Amino acid sequence: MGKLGVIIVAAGKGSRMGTAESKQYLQLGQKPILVHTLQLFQNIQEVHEIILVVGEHDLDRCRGYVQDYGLSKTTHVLAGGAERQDSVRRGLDSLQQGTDWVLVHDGVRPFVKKEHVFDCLEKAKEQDAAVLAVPVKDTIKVVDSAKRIQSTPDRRSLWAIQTPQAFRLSLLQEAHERASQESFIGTDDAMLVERLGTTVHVVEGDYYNIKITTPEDLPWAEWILNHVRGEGQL
Ligand SMILES: Nc1ccn([C@@H]2O[C@H](COP(=O)(O)OP(=O)(O)OP(=O)(O)O)[C@@H](O)[C@H]2O)c(=O)n1
Ligand SMILES: C[C@](O)(CO)[C@H](O)COP(=O)(O)O
Repeated sequence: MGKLGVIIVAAGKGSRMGTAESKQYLQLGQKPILVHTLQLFQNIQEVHEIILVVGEHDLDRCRGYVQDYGLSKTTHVLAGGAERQDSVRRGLDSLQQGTDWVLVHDGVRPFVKKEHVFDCLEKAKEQDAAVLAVPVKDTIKVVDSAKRIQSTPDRRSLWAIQTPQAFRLSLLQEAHERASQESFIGTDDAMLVERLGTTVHVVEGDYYNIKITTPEDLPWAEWILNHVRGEGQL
């Protein structure tokens, strides 16, 4: 079956949140946002190891989380790079021998449902590459730099892409290698795999799997924690 590794990327600056403390370290209920995310994957039996990628200055703090919260599957805490893609690449380079499958997940998505993680992984095991996503609810326009609408894509074909994103490890390694050779930077891992000409499958998740990005996401995150997911019930 092969081992399953998880890369949690949390080396971003959180500039859109605008808080003094990077958003992944903000308190959500009883714990920092990042700890919620790590505990979620810690509690998935199929996960062999978790590689945590963080900012250079946060290595000690995160190693402390590993101790304090008993995150025994977090085998490495590494410094990330300038772009999310660089952080994922560093994580890929640290996965243990014998890993065949990898999940890449944002440290600031603490509400993914376990059932959806399994659905995504199962699809990847059938098809090599799968990502969680939800259909978009708004009408999306393509707008130019002068704020003029250029076109309106058919909403039925638009999905908002989330994480985790699940891949056969060798495929994701090849995708990162190619992107690096061609100096391509993408905003998610699926983009890099798509560039190889490989089909990436979408698995429907839910709208609670938010990426905590801007200040208005914080009260929404508290609400999800208190009314939908509940501490320890993710
Ligand atoms: N160089 C980077 C940039 C982002 N990330 C991580 O990728 C995830 C998704 O990125 P995003 O929400 O954009 O986080 P930030 O880059 O921190 O946010 P911003 O763009 O507002 O600065 C986050 O968990 C973030 O920490 C990372 O590991 N390394
Ligand atoms: C990977 C991701 O979360 C999928 O929605 C997203 O692309 C990260 O993008 P960001 O620009 O780093 O927020």
